[in-house]
Amino acid sequence: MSAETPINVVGGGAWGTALANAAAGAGHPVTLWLRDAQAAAALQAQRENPRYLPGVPLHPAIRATADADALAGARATLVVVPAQTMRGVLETLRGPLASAGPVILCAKGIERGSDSFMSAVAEQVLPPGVPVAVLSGPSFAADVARGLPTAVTLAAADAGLAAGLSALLSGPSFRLYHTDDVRGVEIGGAGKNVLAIACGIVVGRGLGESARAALIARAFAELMRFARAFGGRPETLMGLSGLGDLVLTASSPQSRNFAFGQRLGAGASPAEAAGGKLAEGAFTAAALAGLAAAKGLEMPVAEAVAAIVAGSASVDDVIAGLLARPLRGETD
Ligand SMILES: NC(=O)C1=CN([C@@H]2O[C@H](COP(=O)(O)OP(=O)(O)OC[C@H]3O[C@@H](n4cnc5c(N)ncnc54)[C@H](O)[C@@H]3O)[C@@H](O)[C@H]2O)C=CC1
Ligand SMILES: O=C(CO)COP(=O)(O)O
Repeated sequence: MSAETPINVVGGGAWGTALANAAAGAGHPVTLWLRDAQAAAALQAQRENPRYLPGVPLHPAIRATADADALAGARATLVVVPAQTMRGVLETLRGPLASAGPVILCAKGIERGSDSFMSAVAEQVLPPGVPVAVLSGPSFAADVARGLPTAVTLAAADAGLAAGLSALLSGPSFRLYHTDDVRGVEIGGAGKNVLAIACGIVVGRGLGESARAALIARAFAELMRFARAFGGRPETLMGLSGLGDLVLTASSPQSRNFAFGQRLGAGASPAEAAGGKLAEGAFTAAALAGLAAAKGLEMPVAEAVAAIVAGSASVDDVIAGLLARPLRGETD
């Protein structure tokens, strides 16, 4: 396969555009696929994505298109759409993705209804034999798109594939570490969004920085319990895609999940708090809490977020409930 063989990016939102810039910066021609032909033509002509990444020039090596056939024959395909749309997008593109290299899933979430992780969705939908990988870690699209230093994790069941894809996509300031712990990486990415909403609520309610730090630590303990029960390795959760991303997302109003929580904490309803922006944790909260409950795992923070988002509990009731929980050993 020649250096001229493109990398595909499916999805022209903030993260898709940023990853297209990163892949182009790593020296590859990039085909950036959008579902909407007008949006693809505008991006191709304007060389900027003003809705999702204003002020960031599109790398000259990126070609934006809505032609699904243009995806065939690529070296690898990054799929960068919201988790709840992943199944539909993969179904639509199933034909060209049969010959578009390994499929790298970049969404952070669990599918509602089926309670499936993204790799399980992909394995159900993609043609047999298409390798699946997952990319996740602490990385704001705006930082990556501007070429600021960022490190993320790429996971594939085949360790050689994970190492190869990491080398392929790493660039001067975008570093990919690799692992074969796909489930561990998926749990970190999906779970941190839910827990970051909780941290936003605490800050939005004016409970202070000490409360936020306590919540990050207790939320991380929940995530570790979940990972142990669902086949993720603790050391993966301690890394970039777990603790690294939880700390980033729970500390910055730049995070849509944190900002969503902050608005909930300040008194907005879930619909008002979303404000038209994607907060993946709002969709994943119920699935995360439901999966945990089915195994008898305690995840009080995730349950609290699920209840607030569903409108079945108020912020104040949830906070009172969390503070009234029985004291226990810290590592029990
Ligand atoms: N923005 C960020 O900094 C990061 C985002 N992510 C993850 O990447 C995923 C995507 O997030 P963003 O790009 O930020 O969201 P976004 O809201 O900026 O963009 C979503 C894009 O997906 C497209 N889309 C929605 N439904 C679609 C469908 N059915 N078919 C085709 N395209 C569809 C939208 O048109 C839009 O272009 C999420 O799971 C998010 O958690 C991960 C790391 C960083
Ligand atoms: O995943 C992200 C950073 O790693 C982006 O976070 P938000 O989706 O909360 O903006």
